[in-house]
Amino acid sequence: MSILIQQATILTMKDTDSPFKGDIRIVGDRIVEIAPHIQAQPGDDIMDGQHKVAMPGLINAHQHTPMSLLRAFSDDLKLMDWLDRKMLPAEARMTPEDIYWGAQLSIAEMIRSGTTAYADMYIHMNEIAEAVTKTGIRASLTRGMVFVEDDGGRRLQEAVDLVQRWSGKAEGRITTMYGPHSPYTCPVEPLREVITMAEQENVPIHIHLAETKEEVVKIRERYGMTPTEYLEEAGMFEKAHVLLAHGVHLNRRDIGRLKGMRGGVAHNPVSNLKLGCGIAPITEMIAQGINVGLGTDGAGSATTIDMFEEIKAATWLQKLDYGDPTRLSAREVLHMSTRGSAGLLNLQDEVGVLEAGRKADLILIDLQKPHLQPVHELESLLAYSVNGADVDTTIVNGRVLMRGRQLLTIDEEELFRQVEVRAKRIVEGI
Ligand SMILES: CSC[C@H]1O[C@@H](n2cnc3c(O)ncnc32)[C@H](O)[C@@H]1O
Ligand SMILES: [Zn+2]
Repeated sequence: MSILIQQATILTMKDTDSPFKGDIRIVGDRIVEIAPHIQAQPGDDIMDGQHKVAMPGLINAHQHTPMSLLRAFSDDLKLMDWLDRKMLPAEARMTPEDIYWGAQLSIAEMIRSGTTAYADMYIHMNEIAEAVTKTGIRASLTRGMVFVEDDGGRRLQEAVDLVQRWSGKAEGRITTMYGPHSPYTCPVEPLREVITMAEQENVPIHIHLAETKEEVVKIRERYGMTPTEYLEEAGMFEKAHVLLAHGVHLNRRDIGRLKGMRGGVAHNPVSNLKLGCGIAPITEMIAQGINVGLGTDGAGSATTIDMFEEIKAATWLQKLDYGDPTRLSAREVLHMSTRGSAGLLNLQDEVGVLEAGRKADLILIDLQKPHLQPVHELESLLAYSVNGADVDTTIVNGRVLMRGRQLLTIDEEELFRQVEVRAKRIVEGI
């Protein structure tokens, strides 16, 4: 299997590269050559890249995919009301099959809008792994663990099972993490146990952190420290690669505690805006050398999971918050959504950059649209004007998942039929 993309405008996302016209050759699951002109070989699947941009696929660093079944079901509530009164009761009704179809719905939306890899934290992870296997996307999967109720042991066992059964599966597209849900749902004993497992098995951790002011107050009342100090005291940053979702309410000293950590922070601006959580100080984190990536959170809060919407929200919020339009430039926010997120998923050596030897995870964006002409600064156009519907082609691991906006691994008619019935049943009466 080989693909030759001809005469695209290529944005590699390497530090030193500017966009240039050229060809990309893919053999198997990897990019083998990028050059101004590459000779076609017999059997090449030729793709016309004229008037298109080729760039690394976007990486959604924080998701709860089956929550697409709860899209636009319950909005305009505070986070804890939304979670406790609406999401948790609905989730309690979800069957493993619901999870499978909900995950596929999110994955279809992600492939359509140019996301090639993502990080998921949810329940019934075997079904999500099956959906990932079938659809062809790349994913880091986490069994979310809440330890405030009974039976934390079962959750922990499911987390271990996920890691053992699925790491490296689906042609290597699936990786796994341990997922203690948040400081407010994980008392110190199970938290330390998970950190020890993560260290011993070299498995990363995915956790929510400091999403709301209420969380900060709760953790101070319980433990006399900030949520970030709580995780640091438990040894998390020193012992594991950690994907921290949100990081909205971090003070200067908290940011200092994250310096030198492996992993970093997944910024989810649309979810934070919609739930009224606040604006994460991501430009201060970046200035301190902390890796920051971009995510959407679940469609239950973000409503859409188009990463191009997140890109716009992320950069505009920093400019607004600091009254400074130089904050979080187009290039910086594109870096966050590709290389930054790749680092959070611990895939920094494999994806996030177009380069010979790397995995072939890339997208083609069609520029022949009124809102994408003329092309002065390509990176500005990508950050501020492109939206998910402009993505023409999505390739993951060298396999074409969408071409000319046709999904090739998902039967959307069947998907929509399944989703309609299941979503109605799940929310009835809640
Ligand atoms: C136990 S699996 C993950 C768990 O997280 C919930 N969730 C979704 N969005 C958020 C958010 O913004 N903050 C905290 N928790 C969230 C989801 O409903 C699942 O129950
Ligand atoms: Zn979340």
